[in-house]
Amino acid sequence: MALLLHFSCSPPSPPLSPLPSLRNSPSNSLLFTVPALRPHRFRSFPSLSAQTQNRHSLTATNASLSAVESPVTSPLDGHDGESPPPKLLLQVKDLRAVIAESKQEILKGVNLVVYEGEVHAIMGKNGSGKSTFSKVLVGHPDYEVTGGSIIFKGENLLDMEPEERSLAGLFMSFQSPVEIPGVSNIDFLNMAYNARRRKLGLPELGPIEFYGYISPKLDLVNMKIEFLNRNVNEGFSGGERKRNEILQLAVLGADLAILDEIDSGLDVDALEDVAKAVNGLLTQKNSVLMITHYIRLLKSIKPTYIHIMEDGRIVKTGDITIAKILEKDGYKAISAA
Ligand SMILES: Nc1ncnc2c1ncn2[C@@H]1O[C@H](COP(=O)(O)OP(=O)(O)OP(=O)(O)O)[C@@H](O)[C@H]1O
Repeated sequence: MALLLHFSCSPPSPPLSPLPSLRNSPSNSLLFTVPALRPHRFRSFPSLSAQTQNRHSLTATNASLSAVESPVTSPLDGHDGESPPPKLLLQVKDLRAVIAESKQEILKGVNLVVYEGEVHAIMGKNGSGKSTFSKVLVGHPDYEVTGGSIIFKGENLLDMEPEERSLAGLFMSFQSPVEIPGVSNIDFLNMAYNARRRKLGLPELGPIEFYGYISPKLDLVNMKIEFLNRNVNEGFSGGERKRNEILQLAVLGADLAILDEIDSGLDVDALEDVAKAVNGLLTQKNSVLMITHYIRLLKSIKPTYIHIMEDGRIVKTGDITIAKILEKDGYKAISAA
């Protein structure tokens, strides 16, 4: 479950320190999730080949683009018939969005279906609209939705404020995680976690209890304990910021984690740590939507589907083969395929 904190208008309650405005944040807001407070059921993903063998036929999802093909994902895809079939988590239909200020259209009819337990990767040339899509999902104020629909867990996401989307289970790790000068990581996470607990009518965790809760999660992302006392992302290296994002995800949990270029700026070891942490958080009940330019991440966090975004639309969907073609021959090969 998730929460959007508007620091400029929602000061934390004592004893947490007052929050100054965010640095590097276009909206003075930071989205993150609060845990669903239920035990995670760890799972391993079925092999990609097994999943792809079971795919339903490809169906055009945008009548105006004859080349556009996207699989109609089914809750029975790859299903063993014994456990209950996965539920539909996110359904995006013909989503259109403009930049709020200029009214320039960026998303021109995005279609996407995500079931519980799936990992979706979105790739695409710079400027194709990947980050915009993820920000529109979480209700970023820089964008206005001008058409289409987003259903998340059976509810109309577009009717929800960013905070509500967050509480409904969306987490977003931004491409450039923001700094929060003057606020320690542990206070920040404690506050976010408690906000969720308050919402659920649960007692808040005090600093000592919260420390006990968060400590094991540091191991998951291979972060030193000192990072808890440092101000959020202040002076963090690019890789440390990315690890910190995943720490937030580990602490707060999510039904759908949107990870925007979580691999950028990571060294080989850090990439493995982050991928391992994300894999460790995946269950049959939650899903990941990740944006990446590189196959190396997809080798570690194995996607159920890879989508290619072009000029504000998903124009192709497939398996890891797409990323391999891309790596070898670039986007021209994908467009022609
Ligand atoms: N707030 C904004 N103001 C002005 N232009 C914007 C804004 N948001 C997005 N754009 C423009 O919309 C287009 C899509 O941007 P977006 O960040 O979604 O692309 P992307 O596919 O994520 O690119 P990259 O791979 O480089 O991260 C770009 O041309 C970008 O300049």
